[in-house]
Amino acid sequence: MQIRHSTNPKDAKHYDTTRLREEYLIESLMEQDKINLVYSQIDRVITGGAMPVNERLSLAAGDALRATSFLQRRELGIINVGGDGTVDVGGTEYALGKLDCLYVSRGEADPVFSSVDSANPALFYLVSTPAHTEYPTTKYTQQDANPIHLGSLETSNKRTIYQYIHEKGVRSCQLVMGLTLLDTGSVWNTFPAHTHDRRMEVYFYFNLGEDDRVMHLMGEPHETRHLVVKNHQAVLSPSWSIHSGAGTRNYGFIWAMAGENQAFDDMDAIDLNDFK
Ligand SMILES: O=C[C@H](O)[C@@H](O)CC(=O)C(=O)O
Ligand SMILES: [Zn+2]
Repeated sequence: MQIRHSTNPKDAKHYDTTRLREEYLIESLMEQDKINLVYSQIDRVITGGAMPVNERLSLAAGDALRATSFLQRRELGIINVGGDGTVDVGGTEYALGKLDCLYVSRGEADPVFSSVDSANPALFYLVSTPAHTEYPTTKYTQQDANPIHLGSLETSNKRTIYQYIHEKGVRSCQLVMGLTLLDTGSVWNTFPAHTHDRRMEVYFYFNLGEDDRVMHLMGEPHETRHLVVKNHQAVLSPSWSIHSGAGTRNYGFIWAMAGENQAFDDMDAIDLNDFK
């Protein structure tokens, strides 16, 4: 498990491209028959990917957590962005197709990931946060989520937000998680941009081709920077940073938040006159 520290906007504005990518971009999540995990000290969020092809992969606590199991003090959100797969939690098998989600409660046994067809492997994207109590382990699908339609084709940002783990969906201690799908011809996400000082956020981009890129915007609203992001890469966004972007085509992204509150609408929209 890679460990990353928190950063300060006064320092971050001096970072060059390499340093920005080291701190905020997670380049490699999905690797054959591996679980890759990044522990960020920003709200202690763990971001990961599990890609079982020929093996079953177990999510173990490892040395960094000093815990008896991964979920001893944590909760976990899983969304599959690949082929059909299963997650075994304490002997119960959950079948997860593309864009299906599983919330796993604090206190559960180490989840075990597998693919149904090694020629079309599952790609499990993982976000875990510290948890103070237990909420039921629950499967949730895109059909279960209440779609929120935003943007327009004229402004190249027509998209639908699907909220999975949140106050009116699957309940959790602090994790808020879901995904956004852009319509064909729309490339902009989360514009006008916002911050939410009470929560950090992680974005994970998917449905991009090999030669596509997203220009992800980050930084304080008056001091923006960009990261060039590929398919299946994630970006850590501290509370002080915007998180927005434009792609070379339409795409999807999974967003996940952790922190002080779970109120999805508790955002501060950026006044475009202050946006630099
Ligand atoms: O705080 C909320 C998150 O940034 C995302 O849900 C925004 C988003 O998916 C979008 O505008 O498309
Ligand atoms: Zn946000």
